Amino acid sequence: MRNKLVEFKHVSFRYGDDQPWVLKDCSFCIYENEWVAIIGHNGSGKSTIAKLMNGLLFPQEGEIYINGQLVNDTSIWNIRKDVGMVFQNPDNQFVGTTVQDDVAFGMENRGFAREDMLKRIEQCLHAVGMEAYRLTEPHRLSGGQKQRVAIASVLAISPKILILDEATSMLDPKGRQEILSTVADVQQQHALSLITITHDLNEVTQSERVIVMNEGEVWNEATPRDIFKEKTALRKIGLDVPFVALLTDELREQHIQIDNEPLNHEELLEELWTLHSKM
Ligand SMILES: Nc1ncnc2c1ncn2[C@@H]1O[C@H](COP(=O)(O)OP(=O)(O)OP(=O)(O)O)[C@@H](O)[C@H]1O
Repeated sequence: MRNKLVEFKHVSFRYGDDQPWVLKDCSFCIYENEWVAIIGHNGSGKSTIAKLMNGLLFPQEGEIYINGQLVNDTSIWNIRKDVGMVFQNPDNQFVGTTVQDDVAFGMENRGFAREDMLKRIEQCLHAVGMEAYRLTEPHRLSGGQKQRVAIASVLAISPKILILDEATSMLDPKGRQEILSTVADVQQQHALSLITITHDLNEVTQSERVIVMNEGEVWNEATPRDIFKEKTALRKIGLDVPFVALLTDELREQHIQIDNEPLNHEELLEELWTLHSKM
């Protein structure tokens, strides 16, 4: 049985006593070393969930446990060692004048020894393929490179959970895929739980499990393959479905009997190839 790293128990949250509830009775778990995508229409409460996970916000009702510790005023400093976050806009995340200063910043705040810091800077920049840029000024980097450095800065403090909140949304498709591949490698190497909050369907299909939010409630949680079977229901709650899933349905309407649910072009081609070889 895998360790629960994140546990939401009947969590409800609103931004003020006179404000509407943004999260309503949400319960879910995220386990060690898994990649979970959180999706949902705009305003469904995804970023609020991320902020609750590292104690930037506290719920009015229910409880949140991170690595077994209840998130509250007294535990947040411990919690923040376990939860690293990377946001949408890389420009808002830089504090150092060089890439290596930036990676060092979080460690300096946590009192890491200098020797250890130098080793970690090297390891983390290497993990995201940015070791050649350690003396570069962050503003000279491309959007994708900035996000890599932001990920390295978070990795340097050895989190158990890495949250990417729309962290690839400002990048072009190639930049997005590069970051995702980097993050998937890093997740395996560091045995992290990875939580990606995203509108990008390609990103969702690469995760192991998906939590779908709708109007502040957990609407469903399942593998991407099972989630994207529910095409009509997903569209009803304002979510897109991958092109390959739609194409598969179109082909079925043309009496091409595809048995499985392909998630990407390669899988669809494989299905078609199998059908062709049976003819
Ligand atoms: N600081 C705030 N004060 C008041 N209301 C807020 C605040 N931040 C978010 N909200 C509201 O809470 C709701 C949920 O917002 P949240 O950012 O969690 O949604 P989201 O699913 O991440 O949306 P998006 O996909 O657009 O980023 C929205 O109605 C939003 O307007």
